[in-house]
Amino acid sequence: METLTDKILTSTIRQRPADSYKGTYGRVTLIGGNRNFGGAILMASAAAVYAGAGLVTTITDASNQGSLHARLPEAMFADIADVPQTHALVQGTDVVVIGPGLGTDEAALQVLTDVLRTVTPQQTLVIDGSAITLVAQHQLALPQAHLIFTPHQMEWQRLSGIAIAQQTPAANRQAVDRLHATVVVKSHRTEIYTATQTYVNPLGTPAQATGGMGDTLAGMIGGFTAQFTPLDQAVCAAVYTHSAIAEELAKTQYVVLPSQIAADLPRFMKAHEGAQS
Ligand SMILES: NC(=O)C1=CN([C@@H]2O[C@H](COP(=O)(O)OP(=O)(O)OC[C@H]3O[C@@H](n4cnc5c(N)ncnc54)[C@H](OP(=O)(O)O)[C@@H]3O)[C@@H](O)[C@H]2O)[C@@H](O)CC1
Ligand SMILES: Nc1ncnc2c1ncn2[C@@H]1O[C@H](COP(=O)(O)OP(=O)(O)O)[C@@H](O)[C@H]1O
Ligand SMILES: [Mg+2]
Repeated sequence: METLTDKILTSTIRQRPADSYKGTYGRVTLIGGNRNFGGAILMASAAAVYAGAGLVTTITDASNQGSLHARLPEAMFADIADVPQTHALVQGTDVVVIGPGLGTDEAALQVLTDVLRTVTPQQTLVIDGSAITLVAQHQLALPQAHLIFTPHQMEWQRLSGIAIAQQTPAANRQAVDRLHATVVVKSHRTEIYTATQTYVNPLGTPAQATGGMGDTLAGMIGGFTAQFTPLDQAVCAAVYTHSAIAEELAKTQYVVLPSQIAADLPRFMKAHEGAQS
Protein backbone atom coordinates (compact mmCIF):
# COMPACT_ATOMS: atom_id res chain seq x y z
CA MET A 1 0.00 0.00 0.00
CA GLU A 2 1.45 3.37 -1.03
CA THR A 3 0.91 6.42 1.19
CA LEU A 4 -0.04 9.55 -0.76
CA THR A 5 2.11 12.67 -0.28
CA ASP A 6 2.07 16.31 -1.41
CA LYS A 7 3.76 15.15 -4.62
CA ILE A 8 0.39 13.94 -5.95
CA LEU A 9 -0.71 17.60 -6.07
CA THR A 10 2.00 19.16 -8.25
CA SER A 11 2.24 16.09 -10.47
CA THR A 12 -1.52 16.22 -11.19
CA ILE A 13 -2.76 19.82 -10.91
CA ARG A 14 -1.19 21.60 -13.88
CA GLN A 15 -0.73 25.24 -14.75
CA ARG A 16 -3.33 26.09 -17.39
CA PRO A 17 -2.09 26.71 -20.94
CA ALA A 18 -2.92 30.20 -22.26
CA ASP A 19 -4.36 28.75 -25.45
CA SER A 20 -7.34 27.01 -23.87
CA TYR A 21 -11.08 27.44 -23.34
CA LYS A 22 -13.83 25.86 -21.24
CA GLY A 23 -13.94 22.83 -23.51
CA THR A 24 -10.32 22.10 -22.61
CA TYR A 25 -11.32 21.46 -19.00
CA GLY A 26 -14.08 18.97 -19.56
CA ARG A 27 -17.83 18.57 -19.32
CA VAL A 28 -19.16 17.12 -16.07
CA THR A 29 -22.78 16.03 -15.69
CA LEU A 30 -24.01 15.37 -12.16
CA ILE A 31 -27.18 13.38 -11.48
CA GLY A 32 -28.92 13.22 -8.12
CA GLY A 33 -30.81 15.26 -5.58
CA ASN A 34 -34.39 14.13 -5.04
CA ARG A 35 -36.92 16.35 -3.27
CA ASN A 36 -35.36 15.62 0.13
CA PHE A 37 -31.65 15.50 -0.72
CA GLY A 38 -31.26 18.50 -3.03
CA GLY A 39 -28.33 19.75 -0.97
CA ALA A 40 -26.27 16.67 -1.83
CA ILE A 41 -26.23 17.28 -5.59
CA LEU A 42 -25.78 21.01 -5.03
CA MET A 43 -22.65 20.38 -2.95
CA ALA A 44 -21.31 17.89 -5.50
CA SER A 45 -21.97 20.32 -8.35
CA ALA A 46 -20.29 23.19 -6.53
CA ALA A 47 -17.24 21.01 -5.92
CA ALA A 48 -17.00 20.19 -9.64
CA VAL A 49 -17.31 23.87 -10.62
CA TYR A 50 -14.81 25.09 -8.01
CA ALA A 51 -12.35 22.31 -8.92
CA GLY A 52 -12.27 23.84 -12.41
CA ALA A 53 -14.47 21.67 -14.62
CA GLY A 54 -15.10 23.58 -17.85
CA LEU A 55 -18.85 23.02 -18.10
CA VAL A 56 -21.12 21.60 -15.42
CA THR A 57 -24.69 20.38 -15.83
CA THR A 58 -26.82 19.27 -12.89
CA ILE A 59 -29.67 16.86 -13.55
CA THR A 60 -31.93 16.91 -10.52
CA ASP A 61 -35.49 17.09 -9.25
CA ALA A 62 -37.25 20.20 -10.58
CA SER A 63 -37.85 21.42 -7.02
CA ASN A 64 -34.08 22.04 -6.73
CA GLN A 65 -33.76 24.36 -9.72
CA GLY A 66 -34.19 27.62 -7.82
CA SER A 67 -31.70 26.78 -5.09
CA LEU A 68 -29.20 25.46 -7.61
CA HIS A 69 -29.23 28.68 -9.62
CA ALA A 70 -29.24 30.86 -6.51
CA ARG A 71 -26.18 29.09 -5.07
CA LEU A 72 -24.36 28.07 -8.24
CA PRO A 73 -25.23 30.08 -11.37
CA GLU A 74 -22.26 28.49 -13.16
CA ALA A 75 -24.14 25.18 -13.36
CA MET A 76 -26.77 24.40 -15.99
CA PHE A 77 -29.96 22.69 -14.82
CA ALA A 78 -31.88 19.80 -16.35
CA ASP A 79 -35.01 18.11 -15.00
CA ILE A 80 -34.32 14.51 -13.96
CA ALA A 81 -37.87 13.55 -15.00
CA ASP A 82 -37.04 14.37 -18.65
CA VAL A 83 -35.68 10.98 -19.68
CA PRO A 84 -34.73 11.77 -23.33
CA GLN A 85 -32.93 14.96 -22.25
CA THR A 86 -30.98 13.08 -19.56
CA HIS A 87 -30.02 10.47 -22.14
CA ALA A 88 -28.74 13.13 -24.56
CA LEU A 89 -26.82 15.01 -21.86
CA VAL A 90 -25.12 11.83 -20.68
CA GLN A 91 -24.13 11.00 -24.27
CA GLY A 92 -22.53 14.43 -24.69
CA THR A 93 -20.42 14.62 -21.56
CA ASP A 94 -16.91 13.55 -20.54
CA VAL A 95 -17.68 12.65 -16.93
CA VAL A 96 -20.89 11.59 -15.19
CA VAL A 97 -21.23 11.75 -11.41
CA ILE A 98 -24.33 9.88 -10.27
CA GLY A 99 -25.75 9.24 -6.82
CA PRO A 100 -25.45 12.15 -4.37
CA GLY A 101 -28.95 12.49 -2.92
CA LEU A 102 -30.43 10.42 -5.76
CA GLY A 103 -32.49 8.27 -3.39
CA THR A 104 -33.32 4.63 -3.97
CA ASP A 105 -36.92 4.68 -5.25
CA GLU A 106 -38.15 3.31 -8.58
CA ALA A 107 -37.55 6.59 -10.45
CA ALA A 108 -33.95 6.71 -9.20
CA LEU A 109 -33.42 3.11 -10.29
CA GLN A 110 -34.72 3.92 -13.78
CA VAL A 111 -32.40 6.90 -14.20
CA LEU A 112 -29.39 4.91 -12.99
CA THR A 113 -30.21 1.95 -15.24
CA ASP A 114 -30.47 4.23 -18.26
CA VAL A 115 -27.14 5.91 -17.44
CA LEU A 116 -25.42 2.53 -17.03
CA ARG A 117 -26.74 1.54 -20.48
CA THR A 118 -25.71 4.83 -22.11
CA VAL A 119 -22.11 5.50 -21.04
CA THR A 120 -19.34 4.49 -23.42
CA PRO A 121 -15.79 3.20 -22.81
CA GLN A 122 -14.31 6.69 -23.34
CA GLN A 123 -16.40 8.22 -20.56
CA THR A 124 -15.77 8.37 -16.83
CA LEU A 125 -18.60 7.40 -14.48
CA VAL A 126 -18.35 8.26 -10.78
CA ILE A 127 -20.86 6.21 -8.78
CA ASP A 128 -21.57 7.57 -5.29
CA GLY A 129 -24.12 7.47 -2.48
CA SER A 130 -27.58 6.14 -3.39
CA ALA A 131 -26.32 4.91 -6.78
CA ILE A 132 -23.92 2.53 -5.01
CA THR A 133 -26.76 1.23 -2.86
CA LEU A 134 -28.93 0.70 -5.96
CA VAL A 135 -26.16 -1.13 -7.86
CA ALA A 136 -25.74 -3.42 -4.85
CA GLN A 137 -29.46 -3.96 -4.14
CA HIS A 138 -30.37 -4.75 -7.74
CA GLN A 139 -27.06 -6.30 -8.84
CA LEU A 140 -27.04 -3.96 -11.83
CA ALA A 141 -24.83 -4.80 -14.81
CA LEU A 142 -21.87 -2.43 -15.05
CA PRO A 143 -20.81 -0.87 -18.36
CA GLN A 144 -17.47 -0.71 -20.12
CA ALA A 145 -16.33 2.73 -18.98
CA HIS A 146 -13.86 4.32 -16.60
CA LEU A 147 -15.76 3.38 -13.44
CA ILE A 148 -15.05 4.98 -10.08
CA PHE A 149 -17.00 3.96 -6.96
CA THR A 150 -16.81 6.17 -3.86
CA PRO A 151 -18.44 4.16 -1.05
CA HIS A 152 -18.36 4.83 2.66
CA GLN A 153 -17.87 1.67 4.70
CA MET A 154 -21.55 0.69 4.81
CA GLU A 155 -21.98 1.31 1.08
CA TRP A 156 -18.86 -0.79 0.50
CA GLN A 157 -20.36 -3.55 2.65
CA ARG A 158 -23.49 -3.46 0.48
CA LEU A 159 -21.51 -3.48 -2.78
CA SER A 160 -18.75 -5.97 -1.89
CA GLY A 161 -20.53 -8.16 0.64
CA ILE A 162 -17.61 -7.63 3.06
CA ALA A 163 -18.73 -6.69 6.59
CA ILE A 164 -17.16 -3.45 7.82
CA ALA A 165 -15.01 -5.25 10.43
CA GLN A 166 -13.63 -7.54 7.68
CA GLN A 167 -12.75 -4.76 5.20
CA THR A 168 -9.00 -5.50 5.12
CA PRO A 169 -6.81 -4.48 2.16
CA ALA A 170 -6.58 -8.11 1.00
CA ALA A 171 -10.35 -8.69 1.14
CA ASN A 172 -11.05 -5.32 -0.49
CA ARG A 173 -8.61 -6.05 -3.30
CA GLN A 174 -10.41 -9.28 -4.23
CA ALA A 175 -13.76 -7.47 -4.41
CA VAL A 176 -12.29 -4.57 -6.43
CA ASP A 177 -10.79 -6.97 -8.98
CA ARG A 178 -14.24 -8.48 -9.53
CA LEU A 179 -15.76 -5.02 -10.12
CA HIS A 180 -13.23 -3.83 -12.75
CA ALA A 181 -13.41 -0.35 -11.29
CA THR A 182 -11.39 2.09 -9.23
CA VAL A 183 -12.80 2.12 -5.69
CA VAL A 184 -12.35 4.85 -3.09
CA VAL A 185 -13.18 3.21 0.25
CA LYS A 186 -13.89 6.22 2.47
CA SER A 187 -13.15 6.25 6.19
CA HIS A 188 -11.05 8.35 8.55
CA ARG A 189 -8.09 6.98 6.52
CA THR A 190 -9.46 6.56 2.99
CA GLU A 191 -8.01 3.86 0.74
CA ILE A 192 -7.98 3.99 -3.07
CA TYR A 193 -7.92 0.75 -5.04
CA THR A 194 -6.97 1.09 -8.71
CA ALA A 195 -6.48 -1.77 -11.18
CA THR A 196 -2.81 -2.05 -10.30
CA GLN A 197 -2.11 -0.26 -7.01
CA THR A 198 -3.52 0.54 -3.58
CA TYR A 199 -3.05 3.95 -1.97
CA VAL A 200 -3.83 5.27 1.49
CA ASN A 201 -4.62 8.90 2.18
CA PRO A 202 -2.70 9.95 5.33
CA LEU A 203 -4.73 13.14 5.75
CA GLY A 204 -8.20 13.85 7.14
CA THR A 205 -9.78 15.09 10.35
CA PRO A 206 -12.87 14.33 12.42
CA ALA A 207 -13.87 17.92 11.65
CA GLN A 208 -14.91 16.38 8.30
CA ALA A 209 -17.50 14.08 9.86
CA THR A 210 -20.56 15.98 8.64
CA GLY A 211 -23.28 15.29 6.06
CA GLY A 212 -22.33 16.31 2.54
CA MET A 213 -18.60 15.70 2.93
CA GLY A 214 -18.70 12.67 0.62
CA ASP A 215 -21.01 14.41 -1.85
CA THR A 216 -18.37 17.12 -2.10
CA LEU A 217 -15.62 14.56 -2.71
CA ALA A 218 -17.65 12.94 -5.49
CA GLY A 219 -18.00 16.30 -7.25
CA MET A 220 -14.28 17.00 -6.83
CA ILE A 221 -13.41 13.62 -8.36
CA GLY A 222 -15.67 14.58 -11.26
CA GLY A 223 -13.89 17.92 -11.68
CA PHE A 224 -10.39 16.46 -11.34
CA THR A 225 -10.96 13.54 -13.73
CA ALA A 226 -12.45 15.91 -16.31
CA GLN A 227 -9.22 17.92 -16.35
CA PHE A 228 -6.28 15.80 -15.28
CA THR A 229 -4.62 12.58 -16.43
CA PRO A 230 -3.87 9.81 -15.81
CA LEU A 231 -7.27 9.02 -14.37
CA ASP A 232 -6.17 7.19 -11.22
CA GLN A 233 -3.76 9.99 -10.37
CA ALA A 234 -6.61 12.48 -10.71
CA VAL A 235 -8.72 10.43 -8.29
CA CYS A 236 -5.87 10.26 -5.76
CA ALA A 237 -5.21 13.99 -6.07
CA ALA A 238 -8.89 14.77 -5.47
CA VAL A 239 -9.01 12.60 -2.33
CA TYR A 240 -5.79 14.15 -1.02
CA THR A 241 -6.89 17.72 -1.80
CA HIS A 242 -10.27 17.21 -0.06
CA SER A 243 -8.56 16.20 3.19
CA ALA A 244 -5.66 18.65 2.90
CA ILE A 245 -8.07 21.61 2.67
CA ALA A 246 -10.09 20.20 5.58
CA GLU A 247 -6.96 19.88 7.73
CA GLU A 248 -5.98 23.49 6.97
CA LEU A 249 -9.44 24.78 7.91
CA ALA A 250 -9.60 22.54 10.99
CA LYS A 251 -6.61 24.33 12.49
CA THR A 252 -9.00 27.10 13.50
CA GLN A 253 -12.43 25.46 13.12
CA TYR A 254 -14.17 22.82 15.23
CA VAL A 255 -16.11 21.55 12.20
CA VAL A 256 -15.37 22.03 8.50
CA LEU A 257 -18.39 22.46 6.25
CA PRO A 258 -18.39 20.70 2.87
CA SER A 259 -19.19 23.96 1.07
CA GLN A 260 -16.15 25.59 2.67
CA ILE A 261 -13.93 22.92 1.11
CA ALA A 262 -15.42 23.63 -2.32
CA ALA A 263 -14.99 27.39 -1.85
CA ASP A 264 -11.30 26.95 -0.96
CA LEU A 265 -10.47 24.78 -3.99
CA PRO A 266 -9.40 27.54 -6.43
CA ARG A 267 -6.93 29.00 -3.90
CA PHE A 268 -5.56 25.63 -2.82
CA MET A 269 -5.16 24.36 -6.38
CA LYS A 270 -3.29 27.52 -7.41
CA ALA A 271 -0.92 27.10 -4.45
CA HIS A 272 -0.16 23.50 -5.51
CA GLU A 273 -0.13 23.64 -9.32
CA GLY A 274 2.75 22.02 -11.16
CA ALA A 275 4.39 23.11 -14.41
CA GLN A 276 2.39 22.74 -17.63
CA SER A 277 2.40 19.17 -18.92
N1 LIG B 1 -27.77 17.44 2.53
C1 LIG B 1 -28.10 16.33 1.84
O1 LIG B 1 -28.94 16.37 0.95
C2 LIG B 1 -27.44 15.06 2.18
C3 LIG B 1 -27.78 13.91 1.46
N2 LIG B 1 -27.12 12.75 1.61
C4 LIG B 1 -27.47 11.66 0.69
O2 LIG B 1 -28.26 10.76 1.37
C5 LIG B 1 -28.23 9.49 0.73
C6 LIG B 1 -28.01 8.42 1.76
O3 LIG B 1 -26.64 8.44 2.19
P1 LIG B 1 -26.24 8.14 3.70
O4 LIG B 1 -24.78 7.87 3.70
O5 LIG B 1 -26.71 9.24 4.57
O6 LIG B 1 -27.11 6.85 4.09
P2 LIG B 1 -26.83 5.29 3.95
O7 LIG B 1 -26.31 4.90 2.61
O8 LIG B 1 -28.02 4.56 4.41
O9 LIG B 1 -25.64 5.03 5.00
C7 LIG B 1 -25.82 5.30 6.35
C8 LIG B 1 -25.87 3.98 7.11
O10 LIG B 1 -24.57 3.41 7.06
C9 LIG B 1 -24.06 3.22 8.36
N3 LIG B 1 -22.60 3.42 8.38
C10 LIG B 1 -21.68 2.57 8.86
N4 LIG B 1 -20.46 3.03 8.67
C11 LIG B 1 -20.58 4.21 8.07
C12 LIG B 1 -19.63 5.15 7.63
N5 LIG B 1 -18.31 4.98 7.75
N6 LIG B 1 -20.09 6.28 7.03
C13 LIG B 1 -21.42 6.48 6.89
N7 LIG B 1 -22.35 5.60 7.30
C14 LIG B 1 -21.94 4.47 7.89
C15 LIG B 1 -24.83 4.17 9.22
O11 LIG B 1 -24.75 3.68 10.52
P3 LIG B 1 -25.29 4.52 11.80
O12 LIG B 1 -24.81 5.93 11.61
O13 LIG B 1 -26.76 4.40 11.73
O14 LIG B 1 -24.69 3.82 12.94
C16 LIG B 1 -26.20 4.15 8.58
O15 LIG B 1 -26.90 2.99 9.01
C17 LIG B 1 -27.09 9.56 -0.29
O16 LIG B 1 -27.63 9.73 -1.58
C18 LIG B 1 -26.35 10.81 0.13
O17 LIG B 1 -25.71 11.40 -0.98
C19 LIG B 1 -26.07 12.61 2.60
O18 LIG B 1 -24.87 12.83 1.91
C20 LIG B 1 -26.22 13.61 3.75
C21 LIG B 1 -26.43 15.02 3.27
N1 LIG C 1 -13.16 11.15 11.21
C1 LIG C 1 -12.89 11.42 9.93
N2 LIG C 1 -11.60 11.65 9.53
C2 LIG C 1 -11.33 11.90 8.25
N3 LIG C 1 -12.24 11.95 7.25
C3 LIG C 1 -13.51 11.72 7.57
C4 LIG C 1 -13.91 11.46 8.91
N4 LIG C 1 -15.25 11.26 8.92
C5 LIG C 1 -15.68 11.42 7.64
N5 LIG C 1 -14.64 11.69 6.83
C6 LIG C 1 -14.69 11.89 5.37
O1 LIG C 1 -15.94 12.48 5.03
C7 LIG C 1 -16.50 11.85 3.89
C8 LIG C 1 -17.83 11.18 4.27
O2 LIG C 1 -18.44 10.64 3.13
P1 LIG C 1 -19.96 10.18 3.15
O3 LIG C 1 -20.22 9.32 4.34
O4 LIG C 1 -20.26 9.63 1.81
O5 LIG C 1 -20.70 11.58 3.36
P2 LIG C 1 -22.05 12.19 2.74
O6 LIG C 1 -22.75 11.10 2.00
O7 LIG C 1 -22.81 12.68 3.93
O8 LIG C 1 -21.65 13.30 1.85
C9 LIG C 1 -15.45 10.86 3.38
O9 LIG C 1 -14.62 11.47 2.43
C10 LIG C 1 -14.67 10.54 4.65
O10 LIG C 1 -13.34 10.13 4.38
MG1 LIG D 1 -22.07 9.67 0.72
